[in-house]
Amino acid sequence: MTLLPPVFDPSENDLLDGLNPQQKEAVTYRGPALLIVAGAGSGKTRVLTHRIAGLIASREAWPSQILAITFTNKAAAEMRERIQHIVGGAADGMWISTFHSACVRILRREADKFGFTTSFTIYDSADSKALIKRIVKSLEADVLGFTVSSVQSRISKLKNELTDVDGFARQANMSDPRDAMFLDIYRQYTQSLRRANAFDFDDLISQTVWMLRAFPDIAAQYQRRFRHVLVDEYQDTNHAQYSLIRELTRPVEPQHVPPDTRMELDERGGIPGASLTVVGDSDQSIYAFRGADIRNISEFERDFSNAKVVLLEQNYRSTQNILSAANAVIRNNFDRVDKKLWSDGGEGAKIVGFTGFSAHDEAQFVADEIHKLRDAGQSYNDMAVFYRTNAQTRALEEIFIRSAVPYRLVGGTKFYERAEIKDLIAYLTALVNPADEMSTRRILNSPKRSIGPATETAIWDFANKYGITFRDAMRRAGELGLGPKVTGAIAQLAKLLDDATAGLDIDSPTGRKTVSQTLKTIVKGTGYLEKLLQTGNPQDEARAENVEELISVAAEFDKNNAGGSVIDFLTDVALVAAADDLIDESGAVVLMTLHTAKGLEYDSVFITGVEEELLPHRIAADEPGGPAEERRLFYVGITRARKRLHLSLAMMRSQFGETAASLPSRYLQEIPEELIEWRVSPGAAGGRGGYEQRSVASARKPLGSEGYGTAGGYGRSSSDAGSAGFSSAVRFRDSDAGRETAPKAKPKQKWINEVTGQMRDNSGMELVAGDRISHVDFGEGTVRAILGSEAKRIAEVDFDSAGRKKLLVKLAPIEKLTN
Ligand SMILES: Nc1ncnc2c1ncn2[C@@H]1O[C@H](COP(=O)(O)OP(=O)(O)OP(=O)(O)O)[C@@H](O)[C@H]1O
Ligand SMILES: [Mg+2]
Repeated sequence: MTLLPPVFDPSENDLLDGLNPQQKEAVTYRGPALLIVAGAGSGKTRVLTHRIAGLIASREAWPSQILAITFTNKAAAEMRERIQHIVGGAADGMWISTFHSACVRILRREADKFGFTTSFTIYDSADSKALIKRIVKSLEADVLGFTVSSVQSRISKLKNELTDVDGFARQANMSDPRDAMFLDIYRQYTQSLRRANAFDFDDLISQTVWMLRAFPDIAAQYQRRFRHVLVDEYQDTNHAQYSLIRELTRPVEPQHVPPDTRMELDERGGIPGASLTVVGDSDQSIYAFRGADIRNISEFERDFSNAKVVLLEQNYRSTQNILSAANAVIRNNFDRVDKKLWSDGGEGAKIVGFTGFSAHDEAQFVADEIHKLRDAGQSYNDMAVFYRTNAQTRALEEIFIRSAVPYRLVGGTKFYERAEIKDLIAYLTALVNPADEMSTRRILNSPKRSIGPATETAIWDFANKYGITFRDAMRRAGELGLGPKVTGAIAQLAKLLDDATAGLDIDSPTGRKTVSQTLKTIVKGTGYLEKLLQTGNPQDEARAENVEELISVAAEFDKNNAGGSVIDFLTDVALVAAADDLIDESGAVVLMTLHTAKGLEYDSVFITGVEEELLPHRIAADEPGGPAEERRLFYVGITRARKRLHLSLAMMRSQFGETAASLPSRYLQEIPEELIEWRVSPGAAGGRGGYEQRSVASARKPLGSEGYGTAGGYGRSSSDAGSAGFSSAVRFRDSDAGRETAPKAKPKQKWINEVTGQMRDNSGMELVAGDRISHVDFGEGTVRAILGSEAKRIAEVDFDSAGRKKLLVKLAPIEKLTN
């Protein structure tokens, strides 16, 4: 018998050290199927990690036989790191990835078996939107009420249910013009993707499932390979993802068993299916809108026979106060199994509640609290700010910049969604996938080279006439019958692309260019950066910085992936999930949506905008199951906090271009009053008439009191839902009450000049301790100290009435007072 190479060999105790009995059972159980269901912070992910490490350490499985699915790439990286920590380099060959990344890996190997090439492009949401837009326009589908986003979400839903074009055709009512039109759109969309050799995000999973089902011999390769499949956050799997797991864990049929196999065979001569472990919490299911199906959890035992179920009940993450609040909120969802989640982490600090007058007021509270926590020794990395919608970030960002809070935005205006980045990515895509005509069309006139829509059409018509690709038609610019200037521009671009493509060839005389070299060739050849820098427009300067940033991203990629190709780079880029922007070392507070926060944990958490219309979101509020799903989202947010939780709201909020009064979220009143300590706006202190302890509920009845209790059956009568919950809870300044309907901000010296779009710049202001300054919002104060230097100069100021604040001198709306 040959021994396996030595791997890290911890005594069993190391792996099980510190785990509670249920956790130990979950780590050591061996059998075909294991389901771990438990509330937030009970160690589900930790158990999964230790289970994998245990399989490797005990030599029950090679790393290559393990497939672990996590919810984000960040979670995958974290899990890999934790496993490496336990078993060392043995973890290298293991597939730990998201559903999407695992499917890309499979498709990159197999796509050529069904009509794609392995250099396929991945369309992100914005790409598919652009394609749908074109189709909707050409079919004039808007006449029938189709919008781009409604089409996009419907297609996505169908794909998540594994309903392809033919499947839809079978279920559609073709005498209904809307169904007929949608079928047309869906078909054209699918054909366009295929022609472009591209998959959209949902395709990655549905096409993999389809491929595994259509090619049993290929499926058998993966079924033989993966002996252990483990899935985190199982409550958020949709039908396509569920089907993928089913296909991968099926037993291998006898005819697909190689004669020389050393694997144990079942009685039929086949190989038993992989062992499957899933962990999840139905209270954290927040992706129903993307087709996630909680039933995947509740029906696990039926679907996977002999499944063992383990329950975990101790929460190791949060203090009891935070946990009690979470339990109190989620208890209002009916149709759930109540869990007895407890913590021995002590009561901990009270939850802090805050009601600001405006979103800026709210943001200022968050910034001030962050500074306080930081002064008390907490690092920025351990703090996170959550919100329901990306639009909320604007106020937070403005205030954070002004108040010198270092922050990182996760998701939202994602780096890779910016026009200039998409342009350069389109250039790279055009190089490796010339069939992707969308990319080539995108870059035709960017940067501007006077190739307008008419010229684009001319190239397109020429390509169709001769049955050649768009790129081929560009190469024959001289035959298009266009003016000399335009002809020259097209020819020049075609040559640039061809030269750059040649540079990717391993056999090219100069050797294969790296990704960053290729990118630089493009940036230089097109004059992309130069043109941005020439305009003098500050926005273009920011764009130029982004271009440079992308070049550094590519350089970093080259460094970490010796020999990595442009395709590898593009795959990476396409898969950068929202949470992946997180780099913890940066020492910055992270800002992210509640959805992105799943699975993560922070010492201090701020949940902002805890208001009706935002949480529950107005779209969800009227949908069946919507308010319950939004409550789960709130539950997810609360349970991210280890030690401190802040819940805040604003009385007035601008949304959709209008400023309107907002109401406290119905979920706030579900938290027992004694767990929350409410604060009032500090800006109102001194000289402003003070506060009156007055409840919002008595001024305006929260929505929760009208009908929701009865309609939703959440067990609260309409009488106790309103005033009682809020009477001492949510307060606002009486002096502001008159401004509710017509909020008029006092004339402000804006930190961004609206006319020029130029940022305020106080770089030249010489400030020293003792100087008196005046601030637009905080009034007058005395500079206490100056920290940092140049652009990062921070003034610590004791304001006469607003207390101590830190301000970024360069951008803060301040003036130096001469005395
Ligand atoms: N037995 C234990 N002893 C000490 N700490 C533990 C134990 N089990 C888990 N933890 C810690 O508790 C925290 C929560 O664990 P983990 O993230 O695995 O929970 P989870 O159930 O996956 O939560 P979520 O539902 O939010 O994903 C982590 O910091 C983890 O290291
Ligand atoms: Mg987890």
